[in-house]
Amino acid sequence: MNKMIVCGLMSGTSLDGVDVAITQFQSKDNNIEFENLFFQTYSFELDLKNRLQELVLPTATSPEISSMNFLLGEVFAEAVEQAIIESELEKDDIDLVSSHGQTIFHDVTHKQDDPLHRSNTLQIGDISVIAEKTGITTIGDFRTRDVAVGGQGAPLVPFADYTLFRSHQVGRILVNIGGISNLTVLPRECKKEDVKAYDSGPGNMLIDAFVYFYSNGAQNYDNNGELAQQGEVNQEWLEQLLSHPYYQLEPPKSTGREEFGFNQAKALWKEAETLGIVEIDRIATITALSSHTLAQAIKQHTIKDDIKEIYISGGGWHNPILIEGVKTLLPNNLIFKSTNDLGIHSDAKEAIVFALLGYLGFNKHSNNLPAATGANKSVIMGKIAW
Ligand SMILES: Nc1ncnc2c1ncn2[C@@H]1O[C@H](COP(=O)(O)OP(=O)(O)OP(=O)(O)O)[C@@H](O)[C@H]1O
Ligand SMILES: CC(=O)N[C@H]1[C@@H]2OC[C@@H](O2)[C@@H](O)[C@@H]1O[C@H](C)C(=O)O
Repeated sequence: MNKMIVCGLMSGTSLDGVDVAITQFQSKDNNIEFENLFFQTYSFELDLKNRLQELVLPTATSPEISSMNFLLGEVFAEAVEQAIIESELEKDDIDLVSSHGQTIFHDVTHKQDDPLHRSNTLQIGDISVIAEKTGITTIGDFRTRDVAVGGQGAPLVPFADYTLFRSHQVGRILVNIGGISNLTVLPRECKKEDVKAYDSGPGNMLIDAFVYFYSNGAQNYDNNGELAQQGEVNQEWLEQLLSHPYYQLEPPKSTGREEFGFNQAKALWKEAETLGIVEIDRIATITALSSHTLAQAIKQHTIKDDIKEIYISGGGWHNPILIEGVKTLLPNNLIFKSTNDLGIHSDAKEAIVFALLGYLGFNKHSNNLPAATGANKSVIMGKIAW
């Protein structure tokens, strides 16, 4: 594969904006080398964010979603243009834009009682619009191809984790704490089929919503865990929360806004009120839920897969209460760091990953990981707008 500079775009479940990474890839002796040249997050305007919050609810209408598909294409194109200016690169330097898109709906369950239902996933932010506005060939809409071969269409990051970070010396787990937390287990000297990867449960999504309720809409997240720190964890309610059936499911499994989104947060906030739990303790407890479910998932693998190193990425790395909560629940001989120590900035990781998936897809290399998604074969994910 030729050397390419790819502009990766990631807009995750937090609906906070779009991450842009400009990364150079080169493949040498079956290894892929990368150098990240630029990274920036471009926040969505509040009006847009609010509209997106409505569009991820089942009440959204097709005219609204269809229109947003085009508007988001424009927003993503502007982010690319801005990133090129700020990076001091030239447009001609960028060989490809690779966009994840905004997930609006994801339902990979089989509904036996409805013969007209299909597993489905929808990411919007039209790639034709991005290609047209930027003048750069654009690849996107990765998840659908994996779903088309019986996969869950998620998580896709484990393929990149396997490609870039598997080690001959040690077993590693890579964790991303975004809206949802997910982990990739890479046993020492693992082969593709040995990788295990799945969503452990809520990352920041429930915390963000609780902070929103607590502050009457003034705050969207718990900056540096300051609110959680002031509260006390209600152990009884935590135990109750931990009995949610999702945590007992065997992997591969994936989840999202449908199970741990704003509506669930609202119901939980009310439940805590009924139980007489003061507001600040609710934030501490919901933060502990994210820590416990992630630690529980990691602990399933430390001995079985001989794991020695844990690397964290995603916005959750900035919440020390959440992070310390995980750390204290794990054996203390584990190395526990951010992905910065692997040469990939913890905030930039997913955008770099989607740049990589685009690089591979564009060059006709398979880029899904059946062991992670449950797909029945390897495929080349991504559609291209020239
Ligand atoms: N300084 C901070 N203190 C506490 N939390 C933070 C801080 N910065 C970011 N976060 C958390 O990180 C979240 C954003 O994380 P990230 O951008 O990794 O998520 P995402 O990519 O949208 O989600 P996903 O990976 O699930 O699709 C914010 O909503 C917030 O909860
Ligand atoms: C359908 C969808 O957008 N899933 C996301 C979501 O956000 C986190 C988690 O749930 C993960 O499964 C996935 O994203 C990451 C980037 C992935 O595919 O690896």
